[in-house]
Amino acid sequence: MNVTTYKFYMNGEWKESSSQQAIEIYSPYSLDLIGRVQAITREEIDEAISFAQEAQKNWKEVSLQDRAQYLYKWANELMGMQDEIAEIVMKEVGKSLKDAKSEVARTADLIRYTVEEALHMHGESMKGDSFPGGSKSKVAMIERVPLGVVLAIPPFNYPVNLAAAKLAPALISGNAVIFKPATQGAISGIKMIEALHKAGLPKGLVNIVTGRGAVIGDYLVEHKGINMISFTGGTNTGTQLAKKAAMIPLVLELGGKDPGIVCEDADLQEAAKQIISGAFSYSGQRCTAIKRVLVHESVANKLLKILKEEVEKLSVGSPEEGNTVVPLIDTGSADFVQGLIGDALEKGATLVTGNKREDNLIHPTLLDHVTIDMRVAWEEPFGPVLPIIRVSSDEEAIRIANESEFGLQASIFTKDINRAFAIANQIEAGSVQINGRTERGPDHFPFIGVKGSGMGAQGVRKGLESMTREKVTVLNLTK
Ligand SMILES: NC(=O)c1ccc[n+]([C@@H]2O[C@H](COP(=O)([O-])OP(=O)(O)OC[C@H]3O[C@@H](n4cnc5c(N)ncnc54)[C@H](O)[C@@H]3O)[C@@H](O)[C@H]2O)c1
Repeated sequence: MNVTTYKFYMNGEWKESSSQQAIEIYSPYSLDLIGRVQAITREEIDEAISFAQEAQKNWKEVSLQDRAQYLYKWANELMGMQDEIAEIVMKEVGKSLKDAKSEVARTADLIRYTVEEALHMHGESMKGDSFPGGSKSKVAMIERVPLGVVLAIPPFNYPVNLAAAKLAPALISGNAVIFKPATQGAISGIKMIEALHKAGLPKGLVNIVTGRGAVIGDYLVEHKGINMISFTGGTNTGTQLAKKAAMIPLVLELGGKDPGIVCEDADLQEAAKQIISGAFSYSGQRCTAIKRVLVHESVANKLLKILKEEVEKLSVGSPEEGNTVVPLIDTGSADFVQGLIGDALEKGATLVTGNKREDNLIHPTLLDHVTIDMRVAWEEPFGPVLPIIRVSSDEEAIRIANESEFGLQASIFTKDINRAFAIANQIEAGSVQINGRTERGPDHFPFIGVKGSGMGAQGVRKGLESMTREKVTVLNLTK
């Protein structure tokens, strides 16, 4: 089979690295070599950042309407390449073709919405006399200005959408971008930049730097030419990054251990449906997957029965056949999930269904009677295993929910809206879903991780705000 070695993109051109080295990318499910990407050098990173700095000087002067046109073209080009990109996403990160296609469409929608939001954002003005001793003759004009060069680091699981969620707000608000895709996801990222190249974006504004995060990551993060970092990925990587970054704004969207809290008055059928799709779609490789269920013991058996039936209906196998539960991204991840299951079973959890493995494919696994001494009660599996923890009160559910190092989202299932709010008010998480699964979308809602789940916010408007700063110009009138 002919395997392509993809070039990296710098100053509007596709280039081979002077390192003469490439990183091999293997499909997580067929285990075939599907392509190679350049392992670029530190000198090339320096060059890419200088090109970005140079290009940004002109770009920030371009009118918002003109910037918008490039981004609209990008969204159109992406849709023109939808099938081609989706095919790569499927092969590279093992997502079903249907989900990969909808990721591309969702990305085009996100780019357009981001542009429209930016077009309708306005600054403000203030008069001095509202502060004691101030005067009407002082008028402050407050506008948002770009930060400079944004370093965009997305994770593997939504290689197109989570990259564009950084690139689009950065570009429309006048920044340049250094885009470091996840290694597994780099070809998808390159394809996405091909669409941007076709849209005619001025050269130098977006440069894609490929290489192992562990090798070039620190160099990028500590680079003096970077003015802001938008990172989505694991809590360990994000925490290390935050320690290394210089005094620049950071947005970190990290891991989660989202609980699904099921009260005894919940519609169990509906709750089970939401929990199953929340926990197992794309094999649980979603930051907002439901990663533990905290169920009132009086309805636990009933819920378990429905969950078991639903889990056993899930389709399992290759993403090429459109299955829901697919092989995990790599062997290390599958070993990790297997380790969490093994630890729970050793400590007395009950296996309801699952715990079968073929290479990177782990069958959907439901564990009952999970207790707080088990690793799976606290650690993020990023795989298809769902622990059920039985609780005796709302207070106990809240306590276990909050004892987690994470605080991304939580779901509460109950028919009593007052009770839902009483629980939601005490949950330490960025968002709480009442009677629905935990999820990132719709993309214009603010998306926030607290505690180990992150810092700062995404979501269309929040993304734009995070990539700009306020600048105040004060007019001192003489009359
Ligand atoms: N909260 C969110 O919005 C969100 C969304 C999706 C995924 N995630 C989280 O992402 C994780 C899974 O993704 P992953 O396995 O790609 O995460 P990861 O932390 O392994 O990698 C994320 C990115 O960081 C890069 N990287 C690695 N080392 C680096 C370093 N030293 N410096 C700079 N960059 C470095 C990687 O190449 C990749 O691009 C899960 O924990 C998941 O919860 C969070």
